Amino acid sequence: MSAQRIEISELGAQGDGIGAGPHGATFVRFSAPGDVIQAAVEGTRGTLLSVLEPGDARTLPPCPHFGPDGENAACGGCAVQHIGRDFYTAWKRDLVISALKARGLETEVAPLVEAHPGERRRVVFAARRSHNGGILGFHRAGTHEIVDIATCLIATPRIVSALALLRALAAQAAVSPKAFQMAVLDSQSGFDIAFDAPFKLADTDRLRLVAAARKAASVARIAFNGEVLVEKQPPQLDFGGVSVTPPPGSFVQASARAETVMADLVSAHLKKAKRVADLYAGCGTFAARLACQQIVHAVEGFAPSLAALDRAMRRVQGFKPVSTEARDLARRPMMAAELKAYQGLVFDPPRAGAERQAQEIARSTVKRVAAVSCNPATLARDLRILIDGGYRLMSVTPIDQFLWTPHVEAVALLERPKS
Ligand SMILES: C[S@@+](CC[C@H](N)C(=O)[O-])C[C@H]1O[C@@H](n2cnc3c(N)ncnc32)[C@H](O)[C@@H]1O
Repeated sequence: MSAQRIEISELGAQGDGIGAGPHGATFVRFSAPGDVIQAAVEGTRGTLLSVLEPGDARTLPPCPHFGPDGENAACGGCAVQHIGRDFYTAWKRDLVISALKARGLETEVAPLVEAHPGERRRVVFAARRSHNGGILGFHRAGTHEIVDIATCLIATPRIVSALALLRALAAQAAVSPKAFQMAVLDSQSGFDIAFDAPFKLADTDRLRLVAAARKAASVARIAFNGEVLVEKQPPQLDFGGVSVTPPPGSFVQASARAETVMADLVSAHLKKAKRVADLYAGCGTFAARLACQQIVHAVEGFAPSLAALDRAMRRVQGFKPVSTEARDLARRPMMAAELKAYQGLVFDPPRAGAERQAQEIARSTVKRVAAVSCNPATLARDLRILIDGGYRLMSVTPIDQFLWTPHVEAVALLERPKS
């Protein structure tokens, strides 16, 4: 390892600054474009030693846990708090533009819908036992070490003010030295906490955790490895007037505001369709809202999420029917012939995208399609398939749901021109 002076020229896709080092392009975490830095270099990776001259893109990170000098060492929850707002928003939007370009899609991309501190309602913490209780926080970047946090600027204020309680609950569950995950959803009726651990709870540990949860007024439900231990009241999320109780630990959009932006774009685009298919529907983020005006068929691989949607739709009045179908769309995509029944379609797959499903949509007669994605690379691949199948790309909107991370969502709207 050798100490090198490096001029940082750009910000990479994972949020590392990139500059020319002795072995070519060198990636240095916590460096910013325009910085001149001193870094300990090993191969193509550098560790920031000092910033000799700060670049224009650099700003003061607002969180005390961020960066190589952060309290309790560098928290890995955020990657780019040291990048100023203008540069940051341009970089995030550019992640989408570059992915589209790589597939030959030179389309106009809307300005980034920005995220704000305090918006993340679902946070997955890392936790483990410590000599005096529990440690709760995020992994230090690139390590298994968990940084114990006293605050968090991305989480909702309710989650932040409950950090001591959450740490105490984590300590009750930490019956093995092994690290585990604790997903916390700040639902409208209280915290929905799902432990995902590589160990089991003995009966006595379970009773202790249940007793601690019962005492905590802000806790709605606790589940351990999928088993519900306590449900004082059902956790609830509002999807456009439909109150849904998601299954423990299931997928929900991490920020309510980002979810509303995405759902509004989808609903406006599909509003003229009489029947809509919602593929990769989860608990019905889009389906429930669309059912205000349209007949919806929601298809999803995780059956408990669909059961949650079914239960929620049975409780409301004045909505159009929502049918549900549990189906593995990667193995058994909805075929073009099946899609004949629908004039509108939204698909929102996991990071791997929906290649086979996109091939079927490309052969279908569906008039309007909304593609929602958390991975610009697979979105671009799937859009290419749809465009080659005759669809016209009308707009792409990047949405920042994960502030200060390299993750970006996008909603692409397509139309099949009249032939
Ligand atoms: C990005 S989430 C979107 C969920 C929902 N649209 C929302 O906004 O909350 C992707 C969803 O796809 C589901 N999923 C993952 N793989 C699948 C597959 N092979 N077939 C069907 N659904 C799948 C997951 O369970 C998850 O609910």
